[in-house]
Amino acid sequence: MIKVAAAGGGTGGHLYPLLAILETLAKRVDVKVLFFAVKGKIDERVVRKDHPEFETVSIDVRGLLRPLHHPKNLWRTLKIGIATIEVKKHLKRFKPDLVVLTGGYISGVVGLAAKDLGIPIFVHEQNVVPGLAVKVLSQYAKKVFVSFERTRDYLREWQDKIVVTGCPVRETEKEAPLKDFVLVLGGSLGSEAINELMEKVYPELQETQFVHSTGSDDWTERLSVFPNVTALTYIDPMGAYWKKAIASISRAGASTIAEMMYYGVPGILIPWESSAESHQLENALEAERLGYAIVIRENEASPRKIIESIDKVVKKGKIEKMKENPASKISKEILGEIM
Ligand SMILES: CC(=O)N[C@H]1[C@@H](OP(=O)(O)OP(=O)(O)OC[C@H]2O[C@@H](n3ccc(=O)[nH]c3=O)[C@H](O)[C@@H]2O)O[C@H](CO)[C@@H](O)[C@@H]1O
Repeated sequence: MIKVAAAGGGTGGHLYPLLAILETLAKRVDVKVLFFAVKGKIDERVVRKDHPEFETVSIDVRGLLRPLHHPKNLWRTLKIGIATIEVKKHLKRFKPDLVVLTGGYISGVVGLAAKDLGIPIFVHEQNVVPGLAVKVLSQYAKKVFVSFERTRDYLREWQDKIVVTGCPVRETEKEAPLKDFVLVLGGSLGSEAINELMEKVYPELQETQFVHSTGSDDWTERLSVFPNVTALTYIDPMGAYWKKAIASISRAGASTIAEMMYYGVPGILIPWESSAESHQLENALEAERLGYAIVIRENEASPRKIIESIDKVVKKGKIEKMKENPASKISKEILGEIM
């Protein structure tokens, strides 16, 4: 049996790849998990629901605001200090064999505590451009798993530890009750901008079927008036729908792109350009370069442009599904290091 402490949350984009790794590890060996969730965020809710067997501890932290000298960061830094003491207490008691971290501020807290206690650290970065937590933790990690070859350019000092694996995707046996539709989604929090654009697209494309994850009950009601649209406030598990989709329209969060690539669904990406260091734009451009996507910049995203691009991606057709889930590569690497 191995004991694993894990953190990576605040958004679905960090959480789902982490769950994919833990679920794959559990298929290979007996695993006991201590999960550090961000209080009040998606990780708390999803982990308690999907993995009641994990020991889940909620930690009250928020990320540092940019620019880093933002006045509110003084208070946030103090909270990070308190959280670190709490995390250390749990780690000392649980005595994990390793820590798996997938980014976000909670990873930073858990990673630095684990480093002080000499616990082996494994990190995964989902995006092309690494976030602050992964940049800091790479120096202490045993291995740094990355989704894209290009990420090496941002972590030059740690080349020997980097393994390009791709971004883990959660598996599901479930199947959506529909088929041959265009899947529309924001990130794990939905996207007002995409909802507004698509509301203008739907009446123009009555022959095309859409499934739209709206992010709110109000939007679900508003978009349900279109006969060609199945509007859902949140889709769970998303894999059930990716399997049956012919194309997608979304933001350019790393997990959404990972799922497009894993399930072989070509798509339109409208990156959220205010994301830290424009990382969504970099993700989107990489997905386009790899042949999975058409990128529409926010300032050019009109209903007309989307309609033209839907036609192109649908005509392109499905791409071959990935043979091996990156989660499986990562599990093998981790077990190879510690067993
Ligand atoms: C707003 C924000 O900070 N976004 C970041 C966040 O991910 P954010 O959660 O916004 O976006 P991602 O695309 O990475 O992940 C979304 C995840 O939510 C799932 N989903 C979505 C809708 C739904 O109804 N059901 C469902 O399960 C998707 O299948 C996917 O697994 O972390 C990512 C990884 O570091 C970054 O690339 C994103 O830029």
